Amino acid sequence: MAKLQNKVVVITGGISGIGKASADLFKEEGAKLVLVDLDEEKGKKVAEELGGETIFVQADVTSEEDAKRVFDKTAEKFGRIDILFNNAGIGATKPTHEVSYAEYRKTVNVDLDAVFLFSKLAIDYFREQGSGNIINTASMYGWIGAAGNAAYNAAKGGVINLTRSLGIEYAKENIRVNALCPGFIDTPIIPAEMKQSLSDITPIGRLGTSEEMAKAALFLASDDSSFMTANTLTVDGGFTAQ
Ligand SMILES: NC(=O)C1=CN([C@@H]2O[C@H](COP(=O)(O)OP(=O)(O)OC[C@H]3O[C@@H](n4cnc5c(N)ncnc54)[C@H](O)[C@@H]3O)[C@@H](O)[C@H]2O)C=CC1
Ligand SMILES: CC(=O)C(C)=O
Repeated sequence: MAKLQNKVVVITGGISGIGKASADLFKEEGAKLVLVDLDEEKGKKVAEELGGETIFVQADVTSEEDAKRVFDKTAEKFGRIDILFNNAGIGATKPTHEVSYAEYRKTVNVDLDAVFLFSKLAIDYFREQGSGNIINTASMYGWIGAAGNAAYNAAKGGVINLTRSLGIEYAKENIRVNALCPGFIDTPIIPAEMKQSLSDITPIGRLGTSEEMAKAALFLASDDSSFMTANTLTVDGGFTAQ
C-alpha cells in the first residue's frame, strides 16, 4: 500500500534539492502535489515532468498575499490539504560583522517567519478537516552554533522551537508538527567550493543526498510516524554527536 495514497501535499521549495527529491518520492507513494517556489518557468517544467495532478504555484513564501494564493489554489484544485512541507530556505554564510541588518532580516524572514505564515494558514484548514500534518525543514544548525552563520542558525533554532510549540498546541486536534534537521546535504544551497571540506568534517565522510532526506521526510509525512509530534528528526551523518 502506498504510504501517501491520495494525500494532498504542499511542498515549499519543491523544485530543487531536498524539496524536489521529496516531491519525486511522495509522488511515487501516491500523493497529489502542490509545488511552491520562486521560478515560474522551472516550476511549471518540474510539475509537468512529475505529471498526474501535480500543480505548481509561483510564490514567495515570505509574502502573505502569495501564501494565501497557494492555499486558495490548493483548495480550488484538490478541495483539501493533508500535509504541509515547509521546506523553502536560503543559506547565509558570511562573518556577522559583514552582514547588514537587511540581510539578517531576509534570512530570518525566509527561513523562519514563512514557516509560521504557512503553518498558520494550513492550520485553519486542518482544524476544519479534523486532521493535518506539518513538516518543517530546520537544520542541524538549529541545534548547534557555527561561525559565519548567525542569522541562518538563529532562524533554524527558531524553527525547531516553533515546531515544538505548534505540535503541543494542536496535538489534541489530530494535527502533527515535526521538524527534519539535515546535516550537510549535496544541494545547490551548499557552495561548490565547500563540499569537500564539509564532507571531511562529517563523521560518515560524505555529504548526505536529497534522496536520503526525502526518505526521512516521508517517514514524518506518513502514518509510520503516527505517535510523533512536536519533535525533530536529525539526519546528519553523525555531525551533531561530535
Ligand atoms: N543542503 C543542506 O546542507 C541543508 C539544507 N537545509 C534546509 O533544507 C531546505 C531545502 O534546501 P536545499 O534543498 O538544500 O536547497 P535548494 O536551494 O536546492 O532548495 C531551496 C528551495 O527553496 C526555494 N526558495 C528560496 N527562497 C524562497 C522564497 N522566498 N519563496 C519560495 N521559495 C523559495 C529555492 O528557490 C529553492 O528551490 C532549506 O530550508 C535549507 O535551509 C537544512 C540543512 C542542511
Ligand atoms: C545549509 C547548511 O549547511 C545547513 C547545515 O543547514
